[in-house]
Amino acid sequence: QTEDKSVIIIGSGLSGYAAARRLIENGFTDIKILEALDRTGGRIYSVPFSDGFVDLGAQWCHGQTGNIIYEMTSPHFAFGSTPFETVDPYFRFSDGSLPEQDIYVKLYGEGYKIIHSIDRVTTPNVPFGDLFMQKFNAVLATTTYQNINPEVVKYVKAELVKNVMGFFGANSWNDISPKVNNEEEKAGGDQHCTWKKQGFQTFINYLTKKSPNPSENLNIDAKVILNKKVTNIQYNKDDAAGQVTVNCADGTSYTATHVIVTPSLGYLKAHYKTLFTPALSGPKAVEIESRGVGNLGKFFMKFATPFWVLDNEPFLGIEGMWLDADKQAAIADGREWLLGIVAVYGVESFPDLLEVFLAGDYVGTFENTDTEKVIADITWWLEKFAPYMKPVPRPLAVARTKWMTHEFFLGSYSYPSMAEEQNNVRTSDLAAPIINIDEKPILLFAGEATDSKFPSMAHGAVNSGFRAATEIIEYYQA
Ligand SMILES: Cc1cc2nc3c(=O)[nH]c(=O)nc-3n(C[C@H](O)[C@H](O)[C@H](O)COP(=O)(O)OP(=O)(O)OC[C@H]3O[C@@H](n4cnc5c(N)ncnc54)[C@H](O)[C@@H]3O)c2cc1C
Repeated sequence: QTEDKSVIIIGSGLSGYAAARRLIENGFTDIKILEALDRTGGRIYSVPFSDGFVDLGAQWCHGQTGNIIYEMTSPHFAFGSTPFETVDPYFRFSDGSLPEQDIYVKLYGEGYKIIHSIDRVTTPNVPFGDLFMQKFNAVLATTTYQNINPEVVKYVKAELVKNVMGFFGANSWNDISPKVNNEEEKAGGDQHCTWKKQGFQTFINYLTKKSPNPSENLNIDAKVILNKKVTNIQYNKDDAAGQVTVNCADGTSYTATHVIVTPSLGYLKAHYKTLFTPALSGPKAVEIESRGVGNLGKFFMKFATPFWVLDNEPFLGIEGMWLDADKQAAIADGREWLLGIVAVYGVESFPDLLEVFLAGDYVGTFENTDTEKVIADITWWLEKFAPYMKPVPRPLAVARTKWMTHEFFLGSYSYPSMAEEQNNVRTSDLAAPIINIDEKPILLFAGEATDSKFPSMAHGAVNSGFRAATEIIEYYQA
């Protein structure tokens, strides 16, 4: 009797697709991918905009060497690059005044160096923000900065906090564990490779094909069943021959020998107590509770002309620094979600677009604000911080994100948290497969929040899918 090697993958994001690819390449044929949405890709979501595609989900390929996405794609595709390392943003105050850029750029650069050098090995159990401030204060005590205006320090620090939040999406930088810099890795090379006008969806093309040659298509899309919201996964560790049953909201159910679970950590936090029968327990449940989920928002605007460019200078973006009175005015006027803006950037390859970046709790308010008001409030923001742009024309088109309040994501991506430190749990606790009495992995876990090298990021999601598939493949090889 031949063994039943059937696999159900829950979720058609990068991790689900990567798992399917590795299984198909290893001779597995009975594979189903159940996807709750009416589209595939999950947090890869490239939408037609202007004369190309913009990304509502992942936008950059962070790193080149050691980044599976870059390595699989670069033989066939010439990436672009956003010049975060070479072009400085404009620092501007909310009353439209322009501070002396040099000192802001210099101190901001010192802060960034610290952000990348923070590690918890020498200072365990100190939150990211506190560690940062210890080191930042040490820099400020050096002769170079001893006469610096405290106002400059105050505003640069506020920008750095916003940027850390923008990177992690976290609501407070003291929720973040500094382990990110020594347990997780960073792929080498350019950290902001772009997909030019094509969008991150380009990568899914390469992930689902053996090569760019259409005859080598692995036909992974044919294995996806859309609009299948999984509501319960039933498994029995004590039944060696038993199958896992996956029940869906539409009343259908599916069975397979192995089930790979990929929904986001935000989704698992909200549903893990009822999604699994028996319920998940032990370090896996503690890790789901402990790891952080951040929030990011984006708002793309298309205009007829790039009125934000001054004297043909390269434009990276505007870091807006709130003066207290303006902050209070924004709150009193019902525009407080604008306080969640990290920066307003230009978009590489799209000279006609501006992109507003938001982080933290205000993302939820942004997502619940209607588009007309968002346009009006951003126009107010631009005219306040950058009066040289006045009058800001109405955008010809806009595109916006919804991740924090979306029922199948409930956040942008995971981040290392102080709660993980305190409870001594790791992404590997969520990743560990559940095996039955026969040592067979019956329930497997993939997704960015299960990767130990590059969690949070798209390439971590891909690696996690490969890892979960390999756990199944190796079981049959043993
Ligand atoms: C705004 C934003 C910006 C980002 N920027 C970057 C970036 O620039 N670079 C980078 O590397 N990464 C970035 N990321 C992170 C990156 O997008 C993710 O790490 C990666 O796409 C996650 O893939 P995944 O397979 O783990 O999860 P997902 O893509 O979330 O896939 C999980 C799938 O499961 C489905 N699902 C959920 N619940 C159910 C259910 N009950 N039943 C059936 N299906 C279900 C979901 O619909 C989804 O399709 C960003 C993410 C966001 C949101």
